[in-house]
Amino acid sequence: MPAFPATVPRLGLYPVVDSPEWIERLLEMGVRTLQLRIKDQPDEVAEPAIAQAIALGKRYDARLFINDYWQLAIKHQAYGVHLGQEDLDVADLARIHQAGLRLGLSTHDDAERDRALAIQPSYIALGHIFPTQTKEMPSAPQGIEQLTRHLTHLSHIPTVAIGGISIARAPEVLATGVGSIAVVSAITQADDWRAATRTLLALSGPGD
Ligand SMILES: Cc1ncc(COP(=O)(O)OP(=O)(O)O)c(N)n1
Ligand SMILES: Cc1ncsc1CCOP(=O)(O)O
Ligand SMILES: [Mg+2]
Repeated sequence: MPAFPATVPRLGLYPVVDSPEWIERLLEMGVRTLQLRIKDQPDEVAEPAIAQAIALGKRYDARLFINDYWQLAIKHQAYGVHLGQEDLDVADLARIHQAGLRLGLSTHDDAERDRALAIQPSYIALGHIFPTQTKEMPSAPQGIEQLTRHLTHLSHIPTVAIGGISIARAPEVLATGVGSIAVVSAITQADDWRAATRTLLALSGPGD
């Protein structure tokens, strides 16, 4: 299969949120890369939120990735889809490619990184970098050293770091040269999510 469509070289701040309400708030703040991550709902429950989020993404000309629900992402013509390694076993990559959607892939170690690279996705995510309360992870945090090592293999493809990235930790993650920081709790659990978003945008930029 040929490479998936390109995204920008640097995706910048990449909030991962669970509702179109969050998507709209963050778009209004100037965020340009986002993910709608709804977990474990039947398609008919998830579809209205997915359709609404995609419409918002288009209205703001933003890069909105849909997590997991690749068929609905195709149906509503999302900018892109994000898939994990388990999703790769069941998703129809050829259909996603044929529909012209960008593809982001999760990786947690060298083998997953190389499997992802062979698929020629639009970006590769590396995680989890630090301990996280947001998702149960079967593997250990990779840390800054592993992230730095992975990046030496990924100079030709956009990269995203995810997992436990707080405002305090963002500078050391960005210092590795990774093109984007994906965050959940640093924004959604912040006492002041507007201030947190502003600070994270100032640190990482909105992307290219
Ligand atoms: C940017 C980004 N990176 C990693 C993930 C995790 O995806 P996955 O491993 O499929 O786990 P779920 O998010 O589906 O629980 C992500 N969503 N986004
Ligand atoms: C979805 C996901 N995939 C790897 S870590 C993670 C959760 C990241 O959340 P937080 O930024 O709150 O640690
Ligand atoms: Mg997934």
